[in-house]
Amino acid sequence: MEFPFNQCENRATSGDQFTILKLVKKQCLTRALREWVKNDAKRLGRLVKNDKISDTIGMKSTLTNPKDLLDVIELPAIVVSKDYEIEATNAAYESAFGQLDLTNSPKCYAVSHGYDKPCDQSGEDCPMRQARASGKKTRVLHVHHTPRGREYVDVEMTPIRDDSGNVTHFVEVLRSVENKVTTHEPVKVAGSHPAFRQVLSQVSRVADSDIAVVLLGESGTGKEVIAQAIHQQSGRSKRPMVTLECSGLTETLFESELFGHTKGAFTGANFERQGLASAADGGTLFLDEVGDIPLNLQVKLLRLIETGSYRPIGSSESKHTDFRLICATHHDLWRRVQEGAFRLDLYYRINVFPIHMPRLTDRRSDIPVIADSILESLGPRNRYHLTQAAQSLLEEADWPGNIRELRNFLLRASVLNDGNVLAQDLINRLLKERAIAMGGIEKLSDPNSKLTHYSLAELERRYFAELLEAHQGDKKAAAKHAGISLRTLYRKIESLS
Ligand SMILES: Nc1ncnc2c1ncn2[C@@H]1O[C@H](COP(=O)(O)OP(=O)(O)OP(=O)(O)O)[C@@H](O)[C@H]1O
Repeated sequence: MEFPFNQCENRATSGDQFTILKLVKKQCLTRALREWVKNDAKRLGRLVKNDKISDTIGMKSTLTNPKDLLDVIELPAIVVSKDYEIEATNAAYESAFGQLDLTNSPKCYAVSHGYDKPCDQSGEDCPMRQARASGKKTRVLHVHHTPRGREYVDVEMTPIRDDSGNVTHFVEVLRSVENKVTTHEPVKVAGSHPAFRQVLSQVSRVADSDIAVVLLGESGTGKEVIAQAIHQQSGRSKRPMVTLECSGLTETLFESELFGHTKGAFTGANFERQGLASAADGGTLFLDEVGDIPLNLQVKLLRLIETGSYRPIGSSESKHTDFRLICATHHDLWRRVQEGAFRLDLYYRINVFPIHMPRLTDRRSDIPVIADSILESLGPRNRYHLTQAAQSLLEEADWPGNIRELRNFLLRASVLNDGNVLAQDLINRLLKERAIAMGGIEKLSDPNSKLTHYSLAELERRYFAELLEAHQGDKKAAAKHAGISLRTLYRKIESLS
Protein backbone atom coordinates (compact mmCIF):
# COMPACT_ATOMS: atom_id res chain seq x y z
CA MET A 1 0.00 0.00 0.00
CA GLU A 2 1.36 3.42 -0.96
CA PHE A 3 0.59 6.45 1.17
CA PRO A 4 0.00 9.99 -0.09
CA PHE A 5 3.24 11.85 -0.21
CA ASN A 6 2.13 14.81 1.92
CA GLN A 7 1.40 12.53 4.90
CA CYS A 8 5.12 12.65 5.59
CA GLU A 9 4.54 15.55 7.90
CA ASN A 10 1.75 13.98 10.00
CA ARG A 11 2.38 13.50 13.67
CA ALA A 12 1.55 10.11 15.34
CA THR A 13 0.06 9.80 18.82
CA SER A 14 -0.18 6.07 19.56
CA GLY A 15 2.41 3.28 19.24
CA ASP A 16 0.67 1.78 16.17
CA GLN A 17 0.40 5.16 14.55
CA PHE A 18 4.08 5.67 15.20
CA THR A 19 4.97 2.46 13.35
CA ILE A 20 2.70 3.43 10.45
CA LEU A 21 4.18 6.91 10.39
CA LYS A 22 7.68 5.47 10.11
CA LEU A 23 6.56 3.33 7.18
CA VAL A 24 4.88 6.31 5.53
CA LYS A 25 7.99 8.40 6.00
CA LYS A 26 10.21 5.69 4.51
CA GLN A 27 7.90 5.33 1.50
CA CYS A 28 7.82 9.09 1.03
CA LEU A 29 11.56 9.32 1.19
CA THR A 30 12.05 6.42 -1.21
CA ARG A 31 9.69 8.01 -3.70
CA ALA A 32 11.39 11.36 -3.41
CA LEU A 33 14.79 9.75 -3.89
CA ARG A 34 13.58 7.96 -7.00
CA GLU A 35 12.62 11.37 -8.36
CA TRP A 36 16.05 12.68 -7.45
CA VAL A 37 17.73 9.82 -9.32
CA LYS A 38 15.48 10.38 -12.33
CA ASN A 39 15.95 14.13 -12.49
CA ASP A 40 19.28 14.82 -10.95
CA ALA A 41 21.64 11.94 -10.24
CA LYS A 42 22.02 11.02 -13.93
CA ARG A 43 23.74 14.36 -14.39
CA LEU A 44 26.68 13.05 -12.36
CA GLY A 45 27.72 11.08 -15.47
CA ARG A 46 30.36 8.43 -15.01
CA LEU A 47 29.97 8.56 -11.26
CA VAL A 48 26.58 6.89 -11.62
CA LYS A 49 26.08 3.16 -11.91
CA ASN A 50 23.87 3.00 -15.02
CA ASP A 51 22.48 -0.49 -14.36
CA LYS A 52 21.24 0.79 -11.01
CA ILE A 53 19.62 3.80 -12.66
CA SER A 54 17.36 1.56 -14.74
CA ASP A 55 16.60 -0.49 -11.62
CA THR A 56 15.57 2.70 -9.90
CA ILE A 57 13.42 4.45 -12.40
CA GLY A 58 11.90 1.37 -14.08
CA MET A 59 8.21 0.87 -13.32
CA LYS A 60 8.90 -2.15 -11.16
CA SER A 61 11.79 -0.80 -9.23
CA THR A 62 13.42 -3.34 -6.99
CA LEU A 63 15.10 -0.60 -4.98
CA THR A 64 12.87 0.37 -2.08
CA ASN A 65 15.48 1.30 0.47
CA PRO A 66 16.88 4.87 0.70
CA LYS A 67 20.39 3.42 1.03
CA ASP A 68 20.06 1.35 -2.17
CA LEU A 69 18.84 4.40 -4.01
CA LEU A 70 21.78 6.46 -2.81
CA ASP A 71 24.08 3.65 -3.95
CA VAL A 72 23.28 4.68 -7.49
CA ILE A 73 26.17 7.11 -7.27
CA GLU A 74 29.76 6.31 -6.48
CA LEU A 75 30.44 9.52 -4.58
CA PRO A 76 29.79 9.59 -0.82
CA ALA A 77 26.17 10.69 -0.31
CA ILE A 78 23.74 10.98 2.58
CA VAL A 79 20.11 11.93 3.13
CA VAL A 80 19.52 14.54 5.82
CA SER A 81 16.11 15.56 7.13
CA LYS A 82 15.28 19.23 7.45
CA ASP A 83 15.85 18.72 11.19
CA TYR A 84 19.52 17.92 10.43
CA GLU A 85 19.06 14.16 11.05
CA ILE A 86 21.05 11.77 8.89
CA GLU A 87 18.58 9.15 7.68
CA ALA A 88 20.61 7.22 5.12
CA THR A 89 24.19 6.88 3.90
CA ASN A 90 25.47 5.08 0.81
CA ALA A 91 28.26 2.52 0.38
CA ALA A 92 30.73 5.14 -0.91
CA TYR A 93 30.12 7.23 2.23
CA GLU A 94 30.67 4.24 4.49
CA SER A 95 33.92 3.27 2.82
CA ALA A 96 35.21 6.87 2.95
CA PHE A 97 34.08 7.92 6.42
CA GLY A 98 33.09 4.72 8.27
CA GLN A 99 29.71 3.23 9.11
CA LEU A 100 27.28 5.42 11.06
CA ASP A 101 24.83 4.06 13.60
CA LEU A 102 21.60 5.57 12.26
CA THR A 103 19.22 4.15 14.87
CA ASN A 104 19.23 7.37 16.88
CA SER A 105 19.21 9.66 13.82
CA PRO A 106 22.58 11.38 14.40
CA LYS A 107 22.70 15.08 13.54
CA CYS A 108 24.85 16.06 10.56
CA TYR A 109 26.67 18.83 12.47
CA ALA A 110 27.61 16.39 15.27
CA VAL A 111 28.98 13.84 12.78
CA SER A 112 30.87 16.20 10.50
CA HIS A 113 32.12 18.70 13.10
CA GLY A 114 31.51 17.28 16.58
CA TYR A 115 29.28 20.33 17.27
CA ASP A 116 26.19 20.26 19.46
CA LYS A 117 24.36 22.84 17.37
CA PRO A 118 24.06 23.55 13.62
CA CYS A 119 27.20 24.77 11.88
CA ASP A 120 25.89 28.29 11.23
CA GLN A 121 25.33 28.73 14.96
CA SER A 122 28.95 27.66 15.53
CA GLY A 123 30.58 30.20 13.21
CA GLU A 124 30.59 28.00 10.05
CA ASP A 125 28.62 28.14 6.82
CA CYS A 126 25.71 25.71 6.77
CA PRO A 127 25.11 24.26 3.30
CA MET A 128 21.60 23.18 4.29
CA ARG A 129 20.57 26.66 5.37
CA GLN A 130 21.43 28.04 1.94
CA ALA A 131 19.58 25.24 0.14
CA ARG A 132 16.60 25.71 2.43
CA ALA A 133 16.53 29.49 1.92
CA SER A 134 16.83 29.33 -1.87
CA GLY A 135 14.90 26.07 -2.35
CA LYS A 136 17.57 25.23 -4.90
CA LYS A 137 20.61 23.04 -5.16
CA THR A 138 23.65 24.69 -3.52
CA ARG A 139 27.35 23.90 -3.40
CA VAL A 140 29.56 24.95 -0.51
CA LEU A 141 33.17 24.27 0.38
CA HIS A 142 33.05 22.93 3.90
CA VAL A 143 35.66 21.67 6.38
CA HIS A 144 34.72 18.23 7.74
CA HIS A 145 36.23 16.25 10.57
CA THR A 146 36.67 12.80 9.13
CA PRO A 147 38.39 9.64 10.39
CA ARG A 148 41.36 10.70 8.23
CA GLY A 149 41.56 14.12 9.83
CA ARG A 150 40.26 17.49 8.69
CA GLU A 151 39.34 17.63 5.03
CA TYR A 152 37.98 20.20 2.65
CA VAL A 153 34.80 18.79 1.25
CA ASP A 154 32.78 20.18 -1.64
CA VAL A 155 29.19 19.68 -0.44
CA GLU A 156 26.30 19.67 -2.91
CA MET A 157 22.87 19.91 -1.27
CA THR A 158 19.73 19.12 -3.28
CA PRO A 159 16.39 19.75 -1.58
CA ILE A 160 13.78 17.02 -2.12
CA ARG A 161 10.06 17.69 -1.73
CA ASP A 162 6.81 15.96 -0.92
CA ASP A 163 3.69 16.06 -3.14
CA SER A 164 2.69 19.41 -1.66
CA GLY A 165 6.04 20.88 -2.69
CA ASN A 166 7.38 21.16 0.85
CA VAL A 167 11.06 20.45 1.31
CA THR A 168 11.35 17.46 3.67
CA HIS A 169 14.92 16.25 3.08
CA PHE A 170 18.19 17.06 1.38
CA VAL A 171 20.51 14.79 -0.58
CA GLU A 172 24.06 15.73 0.32
CA VAL A 173 26.80 14.63 -2.10
CA LEU A 174 30.38 15.00 -0.86
CA ARG A 175 33.49 15.45 -2.91
CA SER A 176 36.79 15.48 -1.09
CA VAL A 177 38.77 18.48 -2.32
CA GLU A 178 42.04 18.15 -0.52
CA ASN A 179 43.38 15.64 1.92
CA LYS A 180 45.22 17.66 4.56
CA VAL A 181 46.76 14.55 6.06
CA THR A 182 49.37 13.71 3.49
CA THR A 183 50.86 14.80 0.21
CA HIS A 184 53.48 13.03 -1.84
CA GLU A 185 53.63 15.61 -4.60
CA PRO A 186 56.99 17.35 -4.70
CA VAL A 187 56.62 20.96 -3.55
CA LYS A 188 57.85 23.79 -5.71
CA VAL A 189 59.66 26.54 -3.88
CA ALA A 190 60.43 29.33 -6.26
CA GLY A 191 62.95 32.07 -5.51
CA SER A 192 66.67 32.85 -5.36
CA HIS A 193 66.87 36.16 -3.46
CA PRO A 194 69.70 35.97 -0.86
CA ALA A 195 67.14 36.16 1.97
CA PHE A 196 65.33 33.15 0.53
CA ARG A 197 68.54 31.28 -0.33
CA GLN A 198 69.38 31.52 3.35
CA VAL A 199 66.04 29.79 4.10
CA LEU A 200 66.74 27.05 1.56
CA SER A 201 70.21 26.42 2.95
CA GLN A 202 68.77 26.09 6.46
CA VAL A 203 66.20 23.66 5.08
CA SER A 204 68.82 21.40 3.54
CA ARG A 205 70.96 21.49 6.69
CA VAL A 206 68.15 20.61 9.04
CA ALA A 207 66.01 18.29 6.91
CA ASP A 208 67.98 15.13 7.50
CA SER A 209 68.23 15.50 11.26
CA ASP A 210 65.26 14.79 13.44
CA ILE A 211 65.28 18.05 15.38
CA ALA A 212 62.25 20.29 15.86
CA VAL A 213 61.96 23.24 13.46
CA VAL A 214 59.90 26.39 13.93
CA LEU A 215 59.01 28.55 10.93
CA LEU A 216 58.50 32.19 11.84
CA GLY A 217 56.99 34.82 9.58
CA GLU A 218 53.95 36.71 8.40
CA SER A 219 50.90 34.97 7.02
CA GLY A 220 51.26 33.88 3.39
CA THR A 221 55.09 33.90 3.31
CA GLY A 222 55.21 30.18 2.50
CA LYS A 223 55.74 28.56 5.92
CA GLU A 224 53.64 25.51 5.11
CA VAL A 225 55.39 25.07 1.77
CA ILE A 226 58.76 25.11 3.54
CA ALA A 227 57.49 22.62 6.14
CA GLN A 228 56.60 20.28 3.27
CA ALA A 229 60.04 20.80 1.71
CA ILE A 230 61.73 19.83 5.00
CA HIS A 231 59.53 16.75 5.30
CA GLN A 232 60.20 15.68 1.73
CA GLN A 233 63.97 16.04 2.11
CA SER A 234 63.94 14.09 5.38
CA GLY A 235 64.30 10.37 6.04
CA ARG A 236 60.61 10.34 6.94
CA SER A 237 59.37 11.36 3.49
CA LYS A 238 57.78 7.96 2.76
CA ARG A 239 55.46 8.51 5.72
CA PRO A 240 52.88 11.30 5.87
CA MET A 241 53.23 14.89 6.97
CA VAL A 242 50.16 15.58 9.07
CA THR A 243 48.94 19.14 9.58
CA LEU A 244 47.08 20.44 12.61
CA GLU A 245 45.78 24.01 12.27
CA CYS A 246 45.96 25.17 15.89
CA SER A 247 44.08 28.47 15.77
CA GLY A 248 40.48 28.51 16.91
CA LEU A 249 40.62 25.06 18.50
CA THR A 250 38.51 24.30 21.55
CA GLU A 251 39.80 21.83 24.14
CA THR A 252 37.59 18.97 22.89
CA LEU A 253 38.40 19.62 19.25
CA PHE A 254 42.13 19.86 19.97
CA GLU A 255 42.15 16.56 21.83
CA SER A 256 39.93 14.71 19.39
CA GLU A 257 41.93 16.01 16.42
CA LEU A 258 45.29 15.18 17.92
CA PHE A 259 44.62 12.12 20.06
CA GLY A 260 41.50 10.68 18.38
CA HIS A 261 38.62 9.11 20.26
CA THR A 262 36.82 5.85 20.87
CA LYS A 263 33.31 5.20 19.57
CA GLY A 264 30.76 6.81 21.92
CA ALA A 265 33.43 8.86 23.79
CA PHE A 266 31.19 11.95 23.52
CA THR A 267 27.98 13.02 21.79
CA GLY A 268 28.52 12.75 18.07
CA ALA A 269 31.45 10.31 18.34
CA ASN A 270 29.66 7.77 16.19
CA PHE A 271 32.79 5.98 15.11
CA GLU A 272 36.28 5.42 16.44
CA ARG A 273 38.66 8.01 15.04
CA GLN A 274 42.39 7.84 14.71
CA GLY A 275 44.01 11.10 15.83
CA LEU A 276 46.67 13.04 13.94
CA ALA A 277 49.35 12.01 16.47
CA SER A 278 48.85 8.42 15.39
CA ALA A 279 48.57 9.30 11.68
CA ALA A 280 51.95 11.08 11.95
CA ASP A 281 53.71 7.99 13.37
CA GLY A 282 56.99 7.57 11.48
CA GLY A 283 56.37 10.87 9.65
CA THR A 284 56.10 14.58 10.48
CA LEU A 285 53.59 16.47 12.61
CA PHE A 286 53.15 20.06 11.39
CA LEU A 287 51.51 22.39 13.93
CA ASP A 288 50.38 25.47 12.03
CA GLU A 289 49.81 28.66 14.07
CA VAL A 290 51.26 26.99 17.16
CA GLY A 291 51.38 30.37 18.95
CA ASP A 292 47.58 30.33 19.09
CA ILE A 293 47.24 27.20 21.23
CA PRO A 294 45.43 28.15 24.45
CA LEU A 295 47.52 27.85 27.64
CA ASN A 296 45.44 25.02 29.10
CA LEU A 297 46.15 22.86 26.03
CA GLN A 298 49.86 23.64 25.88
CA VAL A 299 50.62 21.26 28.73
CA LYS A 300 48.95 18.38 26.85
CA LEU A 301 50.97 19.17 23.76
CA LEU A 302 54.16 19.36 25.82
CA ARG A 303 53.52 15.89 27.24
CA LEU A 304 53.00 14.49 23.75
CA ILE A 305 56.21 16.10 22.44
CA GLU A 306 58.29 15.03 25.44
CA THR A 307 57.13 11.44 25.81
CA GLY A 308 55.48 10.58 22.47
CA SER A 309 52.60 9.11 24.45
CA TYR A 310 48.94 10.08 24.44
CA ARG A 311 45.54 8.69 25.29
CA PRO A 312 42.60 8.82 22.83
CA ILE A 313 39.47 10.40 24.37
CA GLY A 314 37.36 7.69 26.01
CA SER A 315 40.23 5.18 26.15
CA SER A 316 42.09 4.02 29.23
CA GLU A 317 45.00 2.79 27.15
CA SER A 318 48.06 4.93 26.52
CA LYS A 319 49.49 4.87 22.96
CA HIS A 320 52.90 5.76 21.61
CA THR A 321 53.87 7.63 18.47
CA ASP A 322 57.12 8.77 16.89
CA PHE A 323 57.06 11.92 14.75
CA ARG A 324 59.31 14.79 13.73
CA LEU A 325 57.89 18.11 14.88
CA ILE A 326 57.65 21.20 12.68
CA CYS A 327 55.75 24.27 13.93
CA ALA A 328 54.84 27.58 12.34
CA THR A 329 53.56 30.87 13.71
CA HIS A 330 53.14 34.51 12.69
CA HIS A 331 53.53 35.56 16.36
CA ASP A 332 56.70 36.66 18.09
CA LEU A 333 56.83 33.55 20.30
CA TRP A 334 59.24 35.04 22.80
CA ARG A 335 56.90 37.97 23.32
CA ARG A 336 54.04 35.51 23.85
CA VAL A 337 56.16 33.90 26.57
CA GLN A 338 56.80 37.26 28.20
CA GLU A 339 53.10 38.10 28.06
CA GLY A 340 52.38 34.84 29.87
CA ALA A 341 50.45 33.46 26.87
CA PHE A 342 52.96 30.76 25.97
CA ARG A 343 54.68 28.26 28.29
CA LEU A 344 58.44 28.65 28.58
CA ASP A 345 59.04 24.87 28.65
CA LEU A 346 57.01 24.42 25.45
CA TYR A 347 58.85 27.36 23.87
CA TYR A 348 62.20 25.62 24.44
CA ARG A 349 60.88 22.33 23.01
CA ILE A 350 59.62 24.02 19.86
CA ASN A 351 62.24 26.68 19.30
CA VAL A 352 65.16 24.33 18.60
CA PHE A 353 65.86 25.40 15.01
CA PRO A 354 64.07 28.64 14.04
CA ILE A 355 63.80 29.62 10.37
CA HIS A 356 62.69 33.19 9.60
CA MET A 357 60.56 33.54 6.47
CA PRO A 358 61.15 36.84 4.64
CA ARG A 359 58.19 39.01 3.61
CA LEU A 360 57.51 39.01 -0.13
CA THR A 361 58.46 42.68 -0.32
CA ASP A 362 61.79 41.88 1.34
CA ARG A 363 62.59 39.65 -1.66
CA ARG A 364 61.06 41.72 -4.46
CA SER A 365 63.45 40.34 -7.08
CA ASP A 366 61.78 36.93 -6.57
CA ILE A 367 58.32 38.24 -7.48
CA PRO A 368 58.58 37.49 -11.26
CA VAL A 369 59.78 33.92 -10.71
CA ILE A 370 57.17 33.25 -8.00
CA ALA A 371 54.45 34.75 -10.21
CA ASP A 372 55.62 32.52 -13.05
CA SER A 373 55.54 29.42 -10.84
CA ILE A 374 52.01 30.32 -9.69
CA LEU A 375 50.85 30.76 -13.29
CA GLU A 376 52.47 27.44 -14.21
CA SER A 377 50.54 25.74 -11.42
CA LEU A 378 47.28 26.83 -13.08
CA GLY A 379 47.81 24.01 -15.61
CA PRO A 380 49.73 23.46 -18.84
CA ARG A 381 46.70 23.92 -21.11
CA ASN A 382 46.10 27.52 -20.11
CA ARG A 383 49.70 28.56 -19.67
CA TYR A 384 49.54 32.26 -18.79
CA HIS A 385 52.51 34.61 -19.20
CA LEU A 386 53.17 38.09 -17.86
CA THR A 387 54.65 40.74 -20.09
CA GLN A 388 57.88 42.33 -18.88
CA ALA A 389 56.04 45.58 -18.00
CA ALA A 390 53.34 43.66 -16.08
CA GLN A 391 56.05 41.83 -14.12
CA SER A 392 57.64 45.14 -13.17
CA LEU A 393 54.29 46.43 -11.85
CA LEU A 394 53.94 43.37 -9.64
CA GLU A 395 57.51 43.77 -8.44
CA GLU A 396 56.86 47.35 -7.33
CA ALA A 397 53.49 46.72 -5.66
CA ASP A 398 52.92 46.15 -1.94
CA TRP A 399 51.86 42.64 -0.88
CA PRO A 400 50.70 42.74 2.75
CA GLY A 401 49.24 39.23 2.31
CA ASN A 402 52.58 38.07 0.83
CA ILE A 403 52.66 35.15 -1.65
CA ARG A 404 49.07 34.14 -0.88
CA GLU A 405 47.85 37.59 -1.91
CA LEU A 406 49.97 37.53 -5.06
CA ARG A 407 48.51 34.11 -5.89
CA ASN A 408 44.92 35.29 -5.46
CA PHE A 409 45.67 38.39 -7.51
CA LEU A 410 47.06 36.31 -10.39
CA LEU A 411 44.16 33.88 -10.27
CA ARG A 412 41.79 36.82 -10.61
CA ALA A 413 43.84 38.30 -13.45
CA SER A 414 43.86 34.97 -15.33
CA VAL A 415 40.07 34.68 -15.01
CA LEU A 416 39.47 38.25 -16.21
CA ASN A 417 41.93 38.04 -19.11
CA ASP A 418 40.80 37.00 -22.58
CA GLY A 419 44.05 35.54 -23.90
CA ASN A 420 47.06 33.89 -22.31
CA VAL A 421 49.23 37.00 -22.05
CA LEU A 422 48.67 39.09 -18.93
CA ALA A 423 49.62 42.59 -19.96
CA GLN A 424 50.44 45.83 -18.20
CA ASP A 425 46.98 47.46 -18.55
CA LEU A 426 45.12 44.58 -16.88
CA ILE A 427 47.61 44.35 -14.02
CA ASN A 428 47.56 48.14 -13.66
CA ARG A 429 43.75 48.21 -13.56
CA LEU A 430 43.57 45.42 -10.98
CA LEU A 431 46.22 47.06 -8.80
CA LYS A 432 44.26 50.33 -8.94
CA GLU A 433 41.03 48.55 -8.03
CA ARG A 434 42.81 46.97 -5.11
CA ALA A 435 44.12 50.35 -3.97
CA ILE A 436 40.62 51.83 -4.19
CA ALA A 437 39.20 48.92 -2.20
CA MET A 438 41.78 49.55 0.51
CA GLY A 439 41.87 53.37 0.32
CA GLY A 440 38.22 54.00 -0.49
CA ILE A 441 37.20 52.65 2.84
CA GLU A 442 36.70 56.07 4.39
CA LYS A 443 33.82 56.58 1.97
CA LEU A 444 31.99 53.87 3.83
CA SER A 445 32.07 55.86 7.00
CA ASP A 446 31.15 59.08 5.17
CA PRO A 447 27.58 59.97 6.25
CA ASN A 448 26.94 61.46 2.79
CA SER A 449 27.79 58.18 1.10
CA LYS A 450 24.84 55.79 0.88
CA LEU A 451 25.58 52.13 1.42
CA THR A 452 23.18 51.31 -1.39
CA HIS A 453 25.60 52.93 -3.85
CA TYR A 454 27.65 49.76 -3.54
CA SER A 455 27.01 46.15 -4.47
CA LEU A 456 26.99 43.70 -1.56
CA ALA A 457 30.24 42.13 -2.79
CA GLU A 458 31.88 45.56 -2.94
CA LEU A 459 30.68 46.41 0.56
CA GLU A 460 31.98 43.10 1.87
CA ARG A 461 35.31 43.61 0.13
CA ARG A 462 35.70 47.06 1.70
CA TYR A 463 34.51 45.85 5.07
CA PHE A 464 37.07 43.03 5.21
CA ALA A 465 39.86 45.23 3.89
CA GLU A 466 39.16 47.83 6.60
CA LEU A 467 38.80 45.16 9.23
CA LEU A 468 42.18 43.60 8.41
CA GLU A 469 43.83 46.99 8.28
CA ALA A 470 42.37 47.91 11.66
CA HIS A 471 43.80 44.71 13.13
CA GLN A 472 47.19 45.07 11.38
CA GLY A 473 46.57 41.89 9.41
CA ASP A 474 45.89 39.79 12.52
CA LYS A 475 43.22 37.52 11.03
CA LYS A 476 42.31 35.86 14.29
CA ALA A 477 41.53 39.21 15.92
CA ALA A 478 39.68 40.34 12.79
CA ALA A 479 37.53 37.19 12.74
CA LYS A 480 36.74 37.66 16.42
CA HIS A 481 35.76 41.27 15.80
CA ALA A 482 33.47 40.25 12.91
CA GLY A 483 31.92 37.44 14.96
CA ILE A 484 32.87 34.75 12.43
CA SER A 485 35.26 31.79 12.53
CA LEU A 486 38.80 32.13 11.25
CA ARG A 487 37.99 29.65 8.47
CA THR A 488 35.02 31.74 7.35
CA LEU A 489 37.26 34.81 7.30
CA TYR A 490 39.80 33.00 5.09
CA ARG A 491 37.00 31.90 2.77
CA LYS A 492 35.65 35.45 2.55
CA ILE A 493 39.08 36.89 1.76
CA GLU A 494 39.70 34.23 -0.91
CA SER A 495 36.31 34.72 -2.55
CA LEU A 496 36.39 38.51 -2.48
CA SER A 497 39.96 39.07 -3.60
N1 LIG B 1 58.16 29.84 -3.02
C1 LIG B 1 56.90 29.76 -3.47
N2 LIG B 1 56.65 29.72 -4.79
C2 LIG B 1 55.39 29.67 -5.25
N3 LIG B 1 54.29 29.66 -4.47
C3 LIG B 1 54.48 29.68 -3.14
C4 LIG B 1 55.78 29.73 -2.57
N4 LIG B 1 55.66 29.75 -1.23
C5 LIG B 1 54.33 29.74 -0.97
N5 LIG B 1 53.63 29.68 -2.12
C6 LIG B 1 52.15 29.70 -2.21
O1 LIG B 1 51.68 30.78 -1.40
C7 LIG B 1 50.51 30.42 -0.67
C8 LIG B 1 50.76 30.62 0.83
O2 LIG B 1 51.76 29.70 1.26
P1 LIG B 1 51.70 29.01 2.71
O3 LIG B 1 50.32 28.50 3.00
O4 LIG B 1 52.81 28.04 2.77
O5 LIG B 1 51.98 30.28 3.63
P2 LIG B 1 51.96 30.37 5.22
O6 LIG B 1 53.07 31.26 5.62
O7 LIG B 1 51.94 28.98 5.81
O8 LIG B 1 50.57 31.09 5.47
P3 LIG B 1 49.69 31.09 6.84
O9 LIG B 1 50.58 31.54 7.94
O10 LIG B 1 48.60 32.08 6.54
O11 LIG B 1 49.17 29.68 7.00
C9 LIG B 1 50.21 28.99 -1.06
O12 LIG B 1 49.23 29.00 -2.07
C10 LIG B 1 51.53 28.46 -1.58
O13 LIG B 1 51.33 27.44 -2.55
